[in-house]
This record gives sequence, structure tokens and C-alpha cells, in this order.
Amino acid sequence: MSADLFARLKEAAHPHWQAYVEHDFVRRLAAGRLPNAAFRFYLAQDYLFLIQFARAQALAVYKGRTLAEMRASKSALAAILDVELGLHVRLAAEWGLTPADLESAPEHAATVAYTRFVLDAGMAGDLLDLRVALAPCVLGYAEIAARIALEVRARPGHPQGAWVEDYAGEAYQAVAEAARAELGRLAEGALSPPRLRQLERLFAKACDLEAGFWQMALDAAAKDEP
Ligand SMILES: Cc1ncc(C[n+]2csc(CCO)c2C)c(N)n1
Repeated sequence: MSADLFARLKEAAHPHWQAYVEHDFVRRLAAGRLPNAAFRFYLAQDYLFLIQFARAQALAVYKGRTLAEMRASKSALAAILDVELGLHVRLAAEWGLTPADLESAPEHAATVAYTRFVLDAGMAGDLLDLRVALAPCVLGYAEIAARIALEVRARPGHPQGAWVEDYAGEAYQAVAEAARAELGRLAEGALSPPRLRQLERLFAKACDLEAGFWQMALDAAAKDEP
């Protein structure tokens, strides 16, 4: 019954999910009309986000009930610390951001709100709570990128083309599929109706905070316009 918890969460939190994955930031990015300043601001905050995401994976290692769960989270932690943060620094450099810029960026309230919400959900709850709080991040980007990839590919030289391809590519789509299956496994036999309601609220809140993250970048760029 809980085999596809993700589908149930999306359905239950439908307006929250839609507001996140079809946010103006995403639409403008897809159309090649995102202001450069908005993407640059996003990249700097996303570097800080990824550091907190690594902490969330470390917490997931601790919250694992089986060695298999602990190992899966350990691999995700290693991937973010050893590979993805480095790729992010390289992408940011292409947008004119130095490692020093990334290190010194003050964490925006929207970044703090989202990342600490996820970490608290995991600390106060179990691995399922943590994975549900992370689902909009891990699965949302896969869905967004797959949806906008065609539009982006139709514009050669699209400014965020490489960024979209990273998430739309086979490798990341497979990671997302595995995360979706893992959600289903964790939920197996664990879903009383009140527990499901609780997870739906958690998921909806994480969607709102993801949408807030996009909005933060649009607002920051609008503020800088002459
Ligand atoms: C605000 C924000 N939300 C989600 C992602 C996407 N993301 C971050 S870590 C990760 C899993 C493995 O890479 C994914 C998909 C992001 N970059 N920034």
C-alpha cells in the first residue's frame, strides 16, 4: 500500500508541490530568461545548502536501523563531500563566483529555514521523517529537470543548459528512482493514518521551503536592479 509513498505525498500536497516545481524561477530558467544575478545568488546559497545537505546525510547514517541503510546514506554523504561540492565550485566559477565568494556568502534566512527544518525533522524523528523532508529536494529536481530538458535543449547555448543536464541525465534520474524506492521501503508497514498525515505535512512544508528558496533568488536579483 505504501509502495509508492512519493506519489501519495505529491497527491496530498498537490498545491505545495506545484508551487515548487512550477515556480517562476523554474519557468524563467527553462525559457532562458532568468536574470544572471538570480542564478548567481542561487548558486552561492546553494553551496551553503549543499553543506547542510551533507550534514543531513550524516544524520541519516546515524538514523539508519540497518547496515544497508547506513551504507546507503554513507555513500550519499561521500558523493556530496567528495564530488558534488567540487562540481558546484566549478559551476559557480563559470558564473564568476570564486571559492572565496562562496565561503563568505552570508546564509540567507530562506536557506537557514529550509536546511534547519530538514535537520530538525530528522533529529526529532526517524529515518523516514528525514527522507520525507529531503524528498522535495532529491526528487523534485529530478522531475523539474526532466520536464524542462526538452525546452532547454531546443535552445543551443542555454545559459543553464549544463546545470539542467546534470539533473536530467541518466545518472541522476537513477539516483532519484532509487530514492523513491527507498521511501517506499521505509514506509512499508509504518503508515497508520495519523503517521501518514504527519508525513504529508512534513512534505508540504519542505515543498514550501523549496519554493521559498527559488523566491529568495528572484527577490535578491530584483533588489539589485538599478
Ligand atoms: C535548494 C536545493 N534543493 C534541491 C537541490 C538538489 N539537490 C541537492 S543535493 C541533491 C542530491 C544529490 O545530489 C539534490 C538533487 C539543490 N541543489 N538545491
